[in-house]
Amino acid sequence: MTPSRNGVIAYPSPQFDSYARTSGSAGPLVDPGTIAEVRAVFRRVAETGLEAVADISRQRDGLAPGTPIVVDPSVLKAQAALVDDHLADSLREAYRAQLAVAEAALAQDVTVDVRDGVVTRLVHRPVTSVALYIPGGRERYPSTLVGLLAAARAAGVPEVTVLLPPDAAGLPDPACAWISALAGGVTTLCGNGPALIAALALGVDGVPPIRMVVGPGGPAVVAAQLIAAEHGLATGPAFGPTDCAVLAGPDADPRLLVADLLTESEHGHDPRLVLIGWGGVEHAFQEALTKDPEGEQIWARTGTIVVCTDESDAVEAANRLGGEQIQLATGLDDARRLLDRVEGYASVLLGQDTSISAAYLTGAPGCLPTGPAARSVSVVTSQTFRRTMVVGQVGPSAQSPLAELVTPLAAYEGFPRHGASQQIRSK
Ligand SMILES: NC(=O)c1ccc[n+]([C@@H]2O[C@H](COP(=O)([O-])OP(=O)(O)OC[C@H]3O[C@@H](n4cnc5c(N)ncnc54)[C@H](O)[C@@H]3O)[C@@H](O)[C@H]2O)c1
Ligand SMILES: N[C@H](CO)Cc1c[nH]c[nH+]1
Repeated sequence: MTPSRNGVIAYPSPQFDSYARTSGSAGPLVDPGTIAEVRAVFRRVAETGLEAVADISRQRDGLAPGTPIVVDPSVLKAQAALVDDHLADSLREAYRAQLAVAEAALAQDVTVDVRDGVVTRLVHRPVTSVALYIPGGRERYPSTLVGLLAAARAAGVPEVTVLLPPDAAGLPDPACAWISALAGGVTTLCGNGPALIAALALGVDGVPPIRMVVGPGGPAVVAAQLIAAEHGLATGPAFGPTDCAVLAGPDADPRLLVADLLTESEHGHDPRLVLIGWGGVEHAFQEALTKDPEGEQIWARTGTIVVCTDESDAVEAANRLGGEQIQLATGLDDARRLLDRVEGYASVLLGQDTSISAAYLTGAPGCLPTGPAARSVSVVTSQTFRRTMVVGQVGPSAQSPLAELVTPLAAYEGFPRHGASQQIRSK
């Protein structure tokens, strides 16, 4: 990260250029040491299968003695019963909202009459078995399970397996158990995150056969997903450290700026928090921050202010950074206007009235690519759990015209049998 006086950088400036190049998850997603440790986990799991998963899970994660990796439904039921009515109401409503968005996000099949006698279709089919990784080392994330489970269910995935590191009591997280029971028909594996992913990738005895694993995690879990891909398991986006930008001018409420910018400091490994402002908003923000001593310390560790001359420069600076999420901390009309110009973010929060935390209940997908990946990778939706298949159909009237057109192209590519297979159909 660029050294800057009090974490304040002007835009444009060489300091900003350097910050944009090096901040967030620019660079390798996982360090070589973590990759090596996780490869060792894969080796142990390859040697002794579920026994290794259980050993690592007990030693590293405090999995309760006698708890099998494949969680017994009676354990899940007992854990789910620990959820109180208030939390149950939140989880139910969060799942309903996620399901509504996930169902609406499903792409329609496409049928195109390309020419006389030729029909080409694109049809979407669910991946038949997926594992949803729910992080659980340092914090707990039932909201992540709510979103992923709703997406997989809306996609029509028949076999869903949930991967959970154990909670502080060495058992599956109660809220995750509750939401799994609500969705129904879910298998739960509880244990060390990387070891569970290794077991699926290596197809060890005792775990369900799985085609795809999706879910956010810290560096070791990201490493496990990268290694799993080497073994042919499909994976979702690889997530780096969380990041959060807020774009604000002089009219923004400084108390809300402090509240919103510090939200994402509560989880993740070295999150990048950045206020991109103009019109002197940085002074109001710094003043408000002095009223939150703990927040001041967090900001000193992880926060940066980018000072721009005007709104236009601020949008330009924001687009240079890109990343997981940005709040346009203006009135709604201005935010809507700015939205057309903002690019490179996985999630945009429109207006200062829209907090990051509201996403718990708005049905907004919460599994978001971070850092530079946000420029090219989509957020996880129900479409993530579907594959697109092409269906071709050629009827009698198209055979001769196609032969005439296929032959020269096949010949040019040096594949005469390609040409011949169409010619023999031509009358
Ligand atoms: N991008 C998103 O949409 C999103 C959503 C929710 C959470 N997150 C992120 O997910 C991350 C969760 O990280 P976390 O660490 O709390 O949970 P985690 O589940 O990713 O990691 C913990 C698991 O990995 C194991 N582990 C860690 N280091 C290991 C090693 N060297 N060898 C073997 N096992 C190892 C732990 O024992 C535990 O089982 C945070 O960065 C959070 O910000 C991102
Ligand atoms: N804000 C996160 C996306 O980085 C998702 C989340 C889950 N729990 C709390 N927050």
